[in-house]
Order: sequence, then C-alpha cells, then structure tokens
Amino acid sequence: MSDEGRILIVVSVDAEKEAVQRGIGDIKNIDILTAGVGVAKAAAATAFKLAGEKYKLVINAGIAGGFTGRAKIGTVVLAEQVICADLGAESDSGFLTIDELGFGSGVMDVDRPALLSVYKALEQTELVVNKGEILTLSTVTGTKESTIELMERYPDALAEAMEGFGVASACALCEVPFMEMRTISNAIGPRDREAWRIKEALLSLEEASKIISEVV
Ligand SMILES: O=C(O)c1cccc(C(=O)CC[C@H]2O[C@@H](n3cnc4c(=O)[nH]cnc43)[C@H](O)[C@@H]2O)c1
Repeated sequence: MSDEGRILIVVSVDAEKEAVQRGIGDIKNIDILTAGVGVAKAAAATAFKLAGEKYKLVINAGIAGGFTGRAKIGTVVLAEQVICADLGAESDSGFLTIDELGFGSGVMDVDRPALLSVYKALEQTELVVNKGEILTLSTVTGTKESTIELMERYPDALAEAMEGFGVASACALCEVPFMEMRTISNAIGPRDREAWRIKEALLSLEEASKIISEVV
C-alpha cells in the first residue's frame, strides 16, 4: 500500500478502542471509530464516516469467538472473506443463504494486498495468526446445536463476530479497501461468559495493532 492516505480502524466498544490505541501509539494517519455492537451500527457509523473523510483502508478490528479446533483463545484471525451467516431464510431443508434466495450476496471479499501484508508482518511476531473466513452474526452463538450447525455450514470459518459484514458493506458502497482483524476471546459454544478471556484477547489486539502503521 502507498504511504499516502489515512487508515480507519472500526471497533465496537471502548475497551477495544483503548487496546488498539495503545498498540498504534501516537500515529497521525490512523483514526479509530467506536461504532457500537452489531452489524447495523457498524455499517451506519462506517458509512457516515466515509461520507465525510477519505481513507485508503478500513480495518474492522476487535475481539471474537473462535471455533474449537480452528482458532484458539489469544490468537489473531484475519478474514479472507466475511460472511453474514444469519442473513437468509430457514427452511425444512436447512438454512437458505441470501445468495440462494437471489437477493444479493452475504459474502464480502477483503483487500488481498492489505490482508497479506498484515499477515506476513504478524507471522514475524510472537502472536499466532491464521487467515480464513470470519462470520458476522447478530446473535452470539450460545448452544451446542447452533455451534455444530454453523461449523457444518461453514467448514472453513475460523471465528465469529458481530460487525464485519456491516463495515465491509459500507466500504464496498464507498469503494474503500476493507479488511477484518480479530483476536479470540472465547470458544464458540454453549454460553459461559466466565470463560471469556477478554483481557488476553485485548492484549493480543494491542500487540497486533502495533504492526498496522508499519505495513499498510
Ligand atoms: O466486558 C468487557 O470488558 C468487554 C471488553 C471488550 C469487549 C467486550 C465485548 O463484549 C465486545 C463485544 C464484541 O465482541 C465480539 N465477540 C466476541 N466474542 C464473540 C462471539 O463469540 N460471538 C460473536 N461476537 C463476539 C463482537 O463482535 C462484539 O461486538 C466486552
């Protein structure tokens, strides 16, 4: 990526903003936007920001749930694709995606050069980094049944969060390159808030954010 232009990092909550801020330090060409939780707030806040300012890249960053056996707590996941996994219709023969219904697509691509440059830089750190699909869901998965259903429907998905597809949609509309970077705070499965390792995930987010200004 060029040296010119600003980068926008979109997070959901203040704790994520503070972690990213600690990581990037006092860098002038990076803005952090706290958009709120969920796909609608993420899309609206990102689109509003992009309507008023020019950015060379938008990164949706934050914590996420990881699928067991695919993404461990404390590790970093970079999206190769972002999939809105609950956008569609239920049917007797299973979930029908918005693509299958013929109303557009629930799958968004990321900016490949930005993804690869962040991935290569993170590989040089102590952090464990993986790239793959990240699901966007409006409801945090919290039962064994829905976890199995999602893992079967998306065998290549590593993680789930609640905003990526919204940020990606705003970026597509405004023709700004997009990527998603998440650190894993919890295993996706039966709800157990006590088992969430938010501190560990925020520390990884801080570490991972250090490389952003160097590589993009
Ligand atoms: O309670 C806290 O101290 C705290 C600090 C930082 C962040 C949080 C959040 O709850 C952030 C919500 C945010 O996290 C994503 N997330 C994390 N795990 C999952 C998951 O298993 N499934 C879906 N989303 C997840 C999500 O993007 C939310 O916006 C709390």
